Amino acid sequence: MTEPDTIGITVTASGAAADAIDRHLPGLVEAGFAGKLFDQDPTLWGEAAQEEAAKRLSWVGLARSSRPLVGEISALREDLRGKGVDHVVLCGMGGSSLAPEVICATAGVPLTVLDSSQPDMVRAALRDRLDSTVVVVSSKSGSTVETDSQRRAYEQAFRDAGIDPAERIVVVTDPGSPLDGEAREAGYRVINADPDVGGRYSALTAFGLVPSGLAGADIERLLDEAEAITDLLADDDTSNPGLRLGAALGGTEPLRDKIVLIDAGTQITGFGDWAEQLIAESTGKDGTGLLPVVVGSAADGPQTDDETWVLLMPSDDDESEDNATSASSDGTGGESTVGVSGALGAQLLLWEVATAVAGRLLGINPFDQPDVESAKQAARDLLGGGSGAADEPAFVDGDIQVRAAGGDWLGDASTVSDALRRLIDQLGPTGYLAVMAYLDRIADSALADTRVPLATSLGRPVTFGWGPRFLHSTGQYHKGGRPEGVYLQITTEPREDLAVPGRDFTFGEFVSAQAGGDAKVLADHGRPVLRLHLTAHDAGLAQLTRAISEVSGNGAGAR
Ligand SMILES: O=P(O)(O)OC[C@H]1O[C@](O)(CO)[C@@H](O)[C@@H]1O
Repeated sequence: MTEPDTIGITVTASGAAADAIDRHLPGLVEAGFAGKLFDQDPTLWGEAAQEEAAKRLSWVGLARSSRPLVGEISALREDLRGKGVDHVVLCGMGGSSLAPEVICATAGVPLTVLDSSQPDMVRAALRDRLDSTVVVVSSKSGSTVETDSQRRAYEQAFRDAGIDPAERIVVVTDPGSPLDGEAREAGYRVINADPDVGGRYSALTAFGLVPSGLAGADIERLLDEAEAITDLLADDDTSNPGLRLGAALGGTEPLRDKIVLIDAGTQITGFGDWAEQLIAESTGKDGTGLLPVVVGSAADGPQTDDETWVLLMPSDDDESEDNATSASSDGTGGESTVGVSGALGAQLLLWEVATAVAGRLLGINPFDQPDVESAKQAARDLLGGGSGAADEPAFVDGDIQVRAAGGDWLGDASTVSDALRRLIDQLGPTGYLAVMAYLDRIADSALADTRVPLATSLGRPVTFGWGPRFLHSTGQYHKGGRPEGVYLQITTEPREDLAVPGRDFTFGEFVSAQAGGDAKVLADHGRPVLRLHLTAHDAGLAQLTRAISEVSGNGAGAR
């Protein structure tokens, strides 16, 4: 068992974040929040949240209750490796895939995460080492269409290659879900997860542990790290790092609702994407919430007065307070800075507690995601033949069709650059730009590099999300949080479309419906959405990259 002092958890703060801790910590301690949370008291977030919270709090005890999975997963891994099956693919969305991604990246073990419906990305995954592949299909609800479609595609690919899918598919789902029944009928290996844990709090359930353990991560150590901090997090004391972090995030006044997460330079790789979903989907609702902006380094974003900067620190760094302070005083961190260090297993639990605390301070239910469903429904309507937001392009410029939704703001723009400038003109003084790219996040990864010049030029926060992945993360905030975002949606004609076996739509039709559905819901909320569709992938992407660099390079739209 890893001892607490080797976990190295510290939470330090300066500026508005430190003030928030001073303001809220005594009240949280006096209310016995931590003890009640670990006793799974569902009343902590008010009456409206009580019913949901009553079936969502088992995560507090997972460091202990998940122990039996370790042996089971290890035996399965050995069995598969004995058969030459050593390439692990994870099909799943949001809370069913983001934890294994950070766990495996931190452990330095390869895991292929397929969390997309973009046909080129799905086809690329299907072509990769099928002979030695085991596919973990993870879905709590057992009804997420992306995951169901990915499973169908792998089943078909295995059959086409003469491989019995039952030998290569492992299903993780809640007991009694539609997938649970179907998978058992098909003879698949099924591992049920604890149903009293929500998707984004499920890092230490079978959802986090099965793919990570099969890929070779040390999941026992992960549980040790979480167990080592459990008592500290359950303690109603001002030193409780979960209470401190939660107060720093959710208790600033006025609320600093943009949380800039800087996760580079620690032993944890890719933590930001996991924390982004936990925070955005848990808090972004009822017109409030916290929008995480994941950036590589402290130099990668403008500093504004409505941000708190959260820096992940190396866990063995006992100078972390100085680091946090210097990040503030050298002008890179603003006047609200938090430094967090600790081993990954401990941090997973720490941030879950902090999110529960922030939810209480924000007065929202941190366990539901009401606005994700609206986009899913709009996508279903479109697949069923309904009409979306701005079906007809306003104009075509080279290899890009341009559509505008959510108001009459495009004016007489006739080029992609003009349209981008018009969108940026819609930004208010506290607004943000969200880039939402429904492309292949591996093959097209360079597009994400446009985030930094855009943010620098705009002087406002810019988030970058890959569709449909972000729909299960910041997607909740964009629709449910403060209505001040402007949205750049990028879609592409696939190089080659792919049928979803057994369904009457293709992956291309599905991803297009997802983008159209989300644009429609954002537009219905009165938010401006610029939709750029690449009619030829390579040429369109090159044209788009030039246009973004033109707009950011000359500072157009800067305020
Ligand atoms: O595990 P499931 O049920 O497939 O859901 C995947 C993700 O979709 C959401 O339900 C909604 O976005 C997330 O909360 C969840 O993590």
